[in-house]
Amino acid sequence: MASHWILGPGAIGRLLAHSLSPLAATTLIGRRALPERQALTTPEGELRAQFLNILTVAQLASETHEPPAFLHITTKAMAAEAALEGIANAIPSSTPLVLWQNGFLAQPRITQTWPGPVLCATTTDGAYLSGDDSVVHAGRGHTFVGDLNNQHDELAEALAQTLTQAGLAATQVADIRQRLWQKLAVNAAINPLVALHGVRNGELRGEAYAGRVIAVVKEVAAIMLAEGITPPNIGQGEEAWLALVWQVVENTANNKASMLQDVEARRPTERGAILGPLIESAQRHGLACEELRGLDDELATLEESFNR
Ligand SMILES: NC(=O)C1=CN([C@@H]2O[C@H](COP(=O)(O)OP(=O)(O)OC[C@H]3O[C@@H](n4cnc5c(N)ncnc54)[C@H](OP(=O)(O)O)[C@@H]3O)[C@@H](O)[C@H]2O)C=CC1
Ligand SMILES: CC(C)(CO)C(=O)C(=O)O
Repeated sequence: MASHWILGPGAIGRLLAHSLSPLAATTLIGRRALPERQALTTPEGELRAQFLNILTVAQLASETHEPPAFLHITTKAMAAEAALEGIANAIPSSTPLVLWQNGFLAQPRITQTWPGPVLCATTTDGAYLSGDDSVVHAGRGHTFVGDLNNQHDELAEALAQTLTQAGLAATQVADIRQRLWQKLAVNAAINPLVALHGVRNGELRGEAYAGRVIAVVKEVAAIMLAEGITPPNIGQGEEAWLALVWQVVENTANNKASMLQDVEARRPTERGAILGPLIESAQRHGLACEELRGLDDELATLEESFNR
């Protein structure tokens, strides 16, 4: 079975390591040492512990290791390029990468610069860290895998089969760009507002926020049209995007969105990967983006205050 390196031992990285380790040689790589005995709480509440093979970036640089069949990058979007650069000397530049980031920042940049195949994975599985030695798999979802130029369908299919065998249901797709932008659209309508106001997703339905959700979706829908991205469900245009956003708000009403978790932990958010591509696209197509820019500015100001 093909070997896997996972760069970024956070929630998704550890979920992957726990899932792949019983099937294949798997190494989890981080900036700092972590306990090798790691626990996973399943969505059904079962606690499973196993010894994972964990290395630091420094250890990787100082020893010789057989290169992996896949290098998964599971950092936040804004850290992906630097993380890859940090270990690039340890692997051949033909190594297939798998990018797990939300948004659309790391994917086009790394696809353009990395000589080997670059797969993108977008997942609705949910996970969060509960300590240096534990992760919670909060909810089962589905993962779609593909590459932006549709040149590596077989590789994506092989990976999707491995992930599925490992218990993370996955499918190879030929429209990964569509799927990444669809998720980005939903994230842009929900994450910045809940992060700025410190509320759970469901509160967006209330009078205080619903108008702003609608205004954001209006801008997002026009950008999606210009980018050739259609809503995933039946219907077209602004109404379909709005219906999708309200559906996700409903389904995740009790969630603390990832961006709110970052703000509460005073960490940089993924605003650059979510709002950034939308604002850049609006500018390129001469479209309105005052709402999106306003959210981005507010988040930037909030993030600056973390350093004071
Ligand atoms: N969690 C989830 O449920 C989901 C997450 N995603 C996406 O997956 C991506 C990862 O999210 P998540 O796992 O939650 O994030 P986390 O913040 O939990 O994990 C990110 C990890 O990357 C590590 N890291 C940062 N820089 C480097 C580096 N240079 N070298 C090695 N490791 C590094 C961090 O380590 P350190 O401790 O040193 O900072 C941290 O362990 C994000 O883009 C997110 O949007 C998508 C769907 C669901
Ligand atoms: C869909 C949503 C907003 C669910 O919380 C999400 O993906 C996130 O938190 O990043």
